[in-house]
Parts: sequence; C-alpha cells; structure tokens
Amino acid sequence: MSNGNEPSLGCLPVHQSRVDSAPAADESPGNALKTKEWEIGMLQDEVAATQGIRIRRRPPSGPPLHYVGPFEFRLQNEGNTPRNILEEIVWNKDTEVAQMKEKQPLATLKKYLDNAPPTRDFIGALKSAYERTGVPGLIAEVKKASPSRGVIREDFDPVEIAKAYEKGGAACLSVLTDEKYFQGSFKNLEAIRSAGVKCPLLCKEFIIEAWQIYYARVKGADAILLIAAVLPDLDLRYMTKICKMLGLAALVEVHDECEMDRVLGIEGIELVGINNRNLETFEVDIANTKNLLEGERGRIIHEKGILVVGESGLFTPADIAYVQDAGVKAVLVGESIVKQSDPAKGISGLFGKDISL
Ligand SMILES: O=C(O)c1ccccc1NCC(=O)[C@H](O)[C@H](O)COP(=O)(O)O
Repeated sequence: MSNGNEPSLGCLPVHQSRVDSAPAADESPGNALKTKEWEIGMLQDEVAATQGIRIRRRPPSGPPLHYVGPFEFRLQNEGNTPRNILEEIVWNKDTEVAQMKEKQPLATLKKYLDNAPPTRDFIGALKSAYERTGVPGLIAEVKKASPSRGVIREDFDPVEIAKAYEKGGAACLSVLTDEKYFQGSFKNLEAIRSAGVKCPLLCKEFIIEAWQIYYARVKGADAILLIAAVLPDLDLRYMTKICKMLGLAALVEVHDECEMDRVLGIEGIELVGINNRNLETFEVDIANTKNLLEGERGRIIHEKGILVVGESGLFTPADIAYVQDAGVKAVLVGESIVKQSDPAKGISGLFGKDISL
C-alpha cells in the first residue's frame, strides 16, 4: 500500500509516453517553445503514470507537427486524440477552464468569496441522515443526461427536482455542472441554492485545477468532487487543503484498488466515494463497492473514520442493502430516481420505505 510519497506497488504505469510524438527536431523559436511545452506535458503525464493514472492531460499545443521536406502534417491517434470518454472530458475541460479563467482570473474570483453564501456541513448531513434512518444517507443527483445513457429526463426542471429530492428525504444533493457531456450548468447550481433548498450541495464537476474549486464555492457549492483517476497525489493533497480553507467538503472518488490505496495514503481525506461505474468503459458493477471495502482497506477506512459513499448503478432496495452490508454509510444516486415522474416517490421506491420521516 502506498505511503503517499512513493508510487503504489500495485499501480503499474500503463501509459503511453509522449516521447513518441514529440515535435520534429527544428531549431526555430516557435518549435523550441512547442518542444518545451511537450516536455512539461510529458513530465506531468509520466509522474501521473507512476501512480497508475491512465488519463493523460491535453497536449498543450495540440497535435504535434511532422515535416517531410516543405510539407507539415499531423497524424491521428498519435497521443493527440483522447483514448476514452473520461480522457475526452478532461481534455475538453482543460480548454473550457482556460477560457473561463481568462474572463475571471483567480484574483477576481477571490474578491467574490466574501459575498458567497455560507457553506453547510455536507458530511454532517450524511452522518445524521444515516443515524436517523438506519439506511445510507442519500446524495440525490440532479442529472439530465450522461455520456453512457444520453438524455435521462426530457422535462428537466432542476429546481423542481431538487425540491422533490429534499421532500423525499435526501440528505444532500449532487448537481452536475458540466454542460457538454451532461447538459448540466453552474446556473442550475446557483438556482437550486438560491431557491432555498436546505440540503448541502455537491458541485459535480471534473476538477483539474484549483481555480474550479474557488469557482464552485462562489457559485454556492458546499462540496466538490475530486476524481483520483484524473488527479495525481500532489493535486489531491493540495486540493483537499484548499477545500478545508474554503469550508468545502471534498468527495474523493476512486474506482479500483490502486486508486483506493493512493487515497488511503493521503492525510486529511474524510469522504471517499467508490464509483461502481468505470468511467473509461461505462461498465457498472456494484460488487466493486464490496471488493474495495474488504480486508485491510476496510480496516484502514474504519480506523481513519472515513465516510464511504457507494456511487452509481443503484436501482433497488436490494442494491442499497448490498452496499450498506459492504460498509457504506452514504450513497450517490442519479438515474434511478431522476427518471421517475415524482422523484420523491422514486426515493421511497429505491429504499423500500419512506426515508423522509
Ligand atoms: O454517468 C456517466 O455516464 C458518466 C460518464 C463519464 C463520467 C462520469 C459519469 N457519471 C458520473 C457518475 O458517476 C454518476 O453520475 C453518479 O455516480 C450517479 O450514477 P447513476 O446513479 O448510475 O446515475
């Protein structure tokens, strides 16, 4: 198991190096800059690869150029096209965040912090829901669409859905803010917050830069998501500290043993989500939650007092009972409840009882 300072033994680099696709040797200043950018990107990816991270960051200057005589050309599938949906989302987010930062640099964003609504206790809400109901505290997801399912709910009114979830006994809500792949938005997050919904809100975003954490806080989030498949240990450490400073909870998401071991080697993580969905292949298996909580890992989680959230693919009371038996005290559910005409009833159906009482 990783101590957080060294690469985990179980996490073998399965990463294709960018060396193969570096810009052609050329002494011009423009090409020298490109070469530098490629070297930095390569280093970033290679550090990540030693931690078992397969998701690469977007090549800084786009596809590399090749030269044959006077001709310049680019090749497809040469480390310059995303290899799976998660990588594609991350590369797109990179471009999106760069544009957003240009409009609102961090210094500007920090000025809005004083006027941001106070944060609510996300982890506390999950714990008290568990104690009150005897079943895992529910993080109900406001989810219109997803890459794996397409549009899940056509008549999508985020505030109405959020209010129905609250009425149905959700402890917290998860609001997708990615526009391109999930048809979510920060407007939805702000609208739910300002409509007086009391459940603490998770900003469900693909965070790759600290700037996004400040942005989420300004827009009314109480918690943010950090995905271990995307973020190296150093980022996880740094970003969880920023969250603490801003009064936000950080839900650190893992999908496999390697990611779980990395996260358990990092001090100060209080909330871990086990995603039953493989974000690279879309495969869903709720046994993943059970597998990652067995043996030594379960013992460490218990010892550290980490609250575990079972995420994705939960549809029935039997599914809830299965992940609860495995050791989770909270669940994150989207599809099965959002697609019900009355999402509050969808919650009772999911738990096999009314959890609002
Ligand atoms: O849901 C997807 O298709 C997806 C694809 C790529 C990256 C993330 C994705 N989903 C995020 C989630 O993990 C879920 O929205 C969340 O856990 C709820 O899952 P579900 O209850 O199965 O809707």
